[in-house]
Amino acid sequence: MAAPLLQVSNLNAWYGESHILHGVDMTVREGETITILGRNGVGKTTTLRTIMGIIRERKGEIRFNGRDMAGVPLHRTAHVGLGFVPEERGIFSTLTVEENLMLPPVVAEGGMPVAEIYELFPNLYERRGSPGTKLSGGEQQMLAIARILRTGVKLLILDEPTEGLAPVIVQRIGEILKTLKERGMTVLMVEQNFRFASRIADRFYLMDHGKMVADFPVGELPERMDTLHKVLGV
Ligand SMILES: Nc1ncnc2c1ncn2[C@@H]1O[C@H](COP(=O)(O)OP(=O)(O)OP(=O)(O)O)[C@@H](O)[C@H]1O
Repeated sequence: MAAPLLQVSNLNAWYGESHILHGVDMTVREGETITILGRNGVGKTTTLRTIMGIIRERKGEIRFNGRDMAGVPLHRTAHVGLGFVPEERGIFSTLTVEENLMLPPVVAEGGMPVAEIYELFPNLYERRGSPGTKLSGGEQQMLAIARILRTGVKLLILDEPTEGLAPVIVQRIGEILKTLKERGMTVLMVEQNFRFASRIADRFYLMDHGKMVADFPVGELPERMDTLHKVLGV
């Protein structure tokens, strides 16, 4: 089995007085694609934001690539190898596609060269001179993923990558994530689109009330459906 790239142990997190994460345990191994499932408000986004160091009120341990993240300030998380695509995507509307693409600094060798990125995302190549405001939701999501690939990070963290996108775009994003997986990228994502997630994830974490309540490989999905219906209410 591949070595753990990310190991989260007994993670607790707070927004002011609100205690949101209640002891999250999770392991992501090199090369895996992991999906966190759970109802609205159970703490999925908070888990990602705490791993990224955006939420500082936390207890417990986050180890990435063997390193304790406790002492790593927010502005260094990318340099350590963590890349985050937030739900709101963060595309700068006044910059062009290419300027957005080139914005994050390269933090490690092994990032995807721009020519390869444009091969993988031909629509971004076509629109490289367009301002961010002119992009569709799907193009913004692709650009948000693309610019992280350039930086050479080892773990790609995605918050609801398919939210609000048309089925054909969702399918395209699925193909891109599969290609990245074949190239050895490790992916951790939160995703409400269960059908999409079940096509690309190797393993799932099921979250409820601020902690992980189940963890299973994609092959066990059929026998886990009862639990999923109960916890997800679908
Ligand atoms: N900035 C904030 N300040 C205070 N409470 C917050 C903040 N952001 C989220 N919360 C609360 O934290 C809890 C967990 O939210 P979180 O966004 O992590 O859930 P989620 O599982 O990702 O659900 P969703 O899919 O709705 O985003 C919710 O009760 C939410 O209201």
